[in-house]
Amino acid sequence: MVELVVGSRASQLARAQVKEFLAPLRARFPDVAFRHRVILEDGDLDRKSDLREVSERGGGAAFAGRQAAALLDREVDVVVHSLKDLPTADPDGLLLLPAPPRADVRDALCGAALADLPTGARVGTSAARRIAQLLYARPDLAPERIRGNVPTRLTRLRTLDAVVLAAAGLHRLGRAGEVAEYLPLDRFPPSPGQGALGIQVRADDAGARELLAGTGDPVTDAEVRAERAMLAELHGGCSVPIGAHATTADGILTLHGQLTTPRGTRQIEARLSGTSAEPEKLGRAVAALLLDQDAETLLRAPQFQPR
Ligand SMILES: NCc1[nH]cc(CCC(=O)O)c1CC(=O)O
Repeated sequence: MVELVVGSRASQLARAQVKEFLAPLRARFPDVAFRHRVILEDGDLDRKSDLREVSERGGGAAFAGRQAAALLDREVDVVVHSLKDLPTADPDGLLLLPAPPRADVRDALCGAALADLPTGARVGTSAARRIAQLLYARPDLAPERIRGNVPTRLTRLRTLDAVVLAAAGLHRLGRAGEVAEYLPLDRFPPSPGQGALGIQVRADDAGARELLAGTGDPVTDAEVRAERAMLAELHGGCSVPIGAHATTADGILTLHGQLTTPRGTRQIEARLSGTSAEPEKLGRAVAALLLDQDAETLLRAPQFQPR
């Protein structure tokens, strides 16, 4: 009997993503034994969260490094990540399969809608992009750093006026009912790759690649490749306030890129369409339009430290 061991982090969201990825595969390959193995990351073990903070600034190694090692050591055959948490460059010997169909790409405000938040309202989020976008829209707001997994962040609504979370995570955890407002994509483009799974395998594992060949969605894949190519071109890690959202209509890919200073004082945007056959080219072209608007200066702006 063929066996495929699927790795992921331990969170409820990671488990839900594995289920979502495996459901069609289990139906299609009843003779394959799909097993799930949890791989704890350094960031998961660290309860005081100092490491978590470092890793969020440094591009995610502390959240994906153990998964990569487990793949290379053949403890698992495939890892299911949140694509947006992965650096744009693949580790040596590993590659991403074409992305499966993605979930809702939007950010969601829980607790209250933006227009209903009182002056000076405290809004929880740790993402630099979300803080910058919120302050650009509402300079009066008081962003507060929140950490932990999605359910933990939602508990902060007891003391905060609102929290921002990815709609995809809320939906996957059955918490869509907590959403007060889906933030509009034209003003709040998400993190590159948001809502998509990152399916990582060993580059030389022909068996796994063959078994998983049908799991990608060409539309999602072209969109996230354009978004991530833009991010790579701007040398942005997850600590930089960069939003990117690609959509597809009639085989034409349109990419909206946005860059905001950390305190939300300035914002630049670019939008271009191109063939979905060359998503990276589109991503680089949108990055070039942002760089023409002095993106470099915005990228060098000092970090904002929320409370
Ligand atoms: N960085 C944490 C993270 N990574 C992926 C998701 C949700 C799923 C997704 O955006 O694809 C989240 C939580 C959030 O941003 O609210």
